[in-house]
Amino acid sequence: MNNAATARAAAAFCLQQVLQHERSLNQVMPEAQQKFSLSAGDKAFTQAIVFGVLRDLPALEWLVQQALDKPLRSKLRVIHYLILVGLQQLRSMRTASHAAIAETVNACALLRQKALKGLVNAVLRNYQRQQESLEAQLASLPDKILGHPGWLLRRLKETYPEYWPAIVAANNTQAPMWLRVNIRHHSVAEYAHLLQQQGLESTTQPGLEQAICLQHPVDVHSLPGFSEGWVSVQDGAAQYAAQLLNAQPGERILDACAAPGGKTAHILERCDCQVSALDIDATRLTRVEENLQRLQLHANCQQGDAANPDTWWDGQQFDRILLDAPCSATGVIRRHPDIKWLRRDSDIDQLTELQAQILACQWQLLKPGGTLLYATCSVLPQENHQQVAAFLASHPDAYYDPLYADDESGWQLRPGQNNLDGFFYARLQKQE
Ligand SMILES: C[S@@+](CC[C@H](N)C(=O)[O-])C[C@H]1O[C@@H](n2cnc3c(N)ncnc32)[C@H](O)[C@@H]1O
Repeated sequence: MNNAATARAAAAFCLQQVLQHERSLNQVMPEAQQKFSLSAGDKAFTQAIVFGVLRDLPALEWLVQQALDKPLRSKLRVIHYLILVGLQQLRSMRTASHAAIAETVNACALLRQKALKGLVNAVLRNYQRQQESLEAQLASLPDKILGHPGWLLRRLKETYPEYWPAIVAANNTQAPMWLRVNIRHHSVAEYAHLLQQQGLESTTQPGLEQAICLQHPVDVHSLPGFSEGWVSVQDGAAQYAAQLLNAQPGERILDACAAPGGKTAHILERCDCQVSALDIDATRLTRVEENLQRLQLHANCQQGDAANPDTWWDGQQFDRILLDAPCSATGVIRRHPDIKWLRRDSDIDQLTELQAQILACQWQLLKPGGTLLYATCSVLPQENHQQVAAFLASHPDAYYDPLYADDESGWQLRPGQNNLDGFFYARLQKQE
């Protein structure tokens, strides 16, 4: 099999699965790896193309529209996605254009559409010839070049009149690789030194106790002691969760939406407490177990619905609860650009309702005097500040524990701010 063409064919397959069949890239990438027998290098290249297309989708779609009189019929649709793959390489990747065109054309055969080679070749060469004038036209079409669906752009503009351009830019940029040092093995300074010995430059950030940001992303297996559990990959913003929860030795802790277990493990790295890790999704829960095994940590992993404790709760209240709620994930688009095209405006109301239900239910499981940390990786106020304000208004036994001066209903981190993902935290205390 021709390797260079394989990555292009795999990218077209992934894009069709995400954009036409509305499947998450997390599910689709492993399938593509198997289906096309991708090497590690091909996988990285495929992912780079797919991420690029998802970031710039409206502009790329506009370019296809200029080239084709009518859309490709549904049976040939995979070739539409292959054209996006070709255009993405010509516009934004370092691949030499003759190789980009030749290998994209060759990918038609791998996708069983040999007859469309001529069409793909013609569209890509046509773009190449008219690149300057097409790009000039695109530059005057803001809704095409911002790379976001209209509903999300509207919500961002409403909520962040000052910051929305920075948020959009951060969402369209590759995220840095953040690590969490397992302080049961090394201090952050010791681990940074180990990285330096491997030629890996990194920085730390005040306020983040275990975090290191790598200057350049690397494969996890080239990190010192990864298999031995010395370090994990986790964005710095997500590392505030365990810090703000601040579990104490011996306490009973519930991580109510735990999978894949990044925060469960962080809580356990910080102190010897009894953690129950709950998730509704049994498959995702196995990831928690695998992560804990690598880190040589232990939690009581339970499959169950956080909004229906009758099926899994033993009746003993918890000292602290981390509720990392299911959310729109609009704070982590730079890591998951498929989110922009999979989410719908109408999802937000449904998610807000689900979060309110889980939050009210979890509150019953908290001891008087206990702490509940509500977290999301969303940037939308309905899921964040408004959610917490509504909860406080309807729960007289809850009071708000500020995370900074003047904080009344939560701390919103914006994507890209301090090089971090977008996250939201609010700490609620239950009256004694
Ligand atoms: C934002 S992710 C959690 C990430 C995790 N805390 C970590 O740091 O690795 C949200 C999780 O909530 C789970 N979930 C969704 N609805 C749930 C429910 N009703 N009860 C329990 N878990 C739920 C999802 O399966 C998903 O794993």
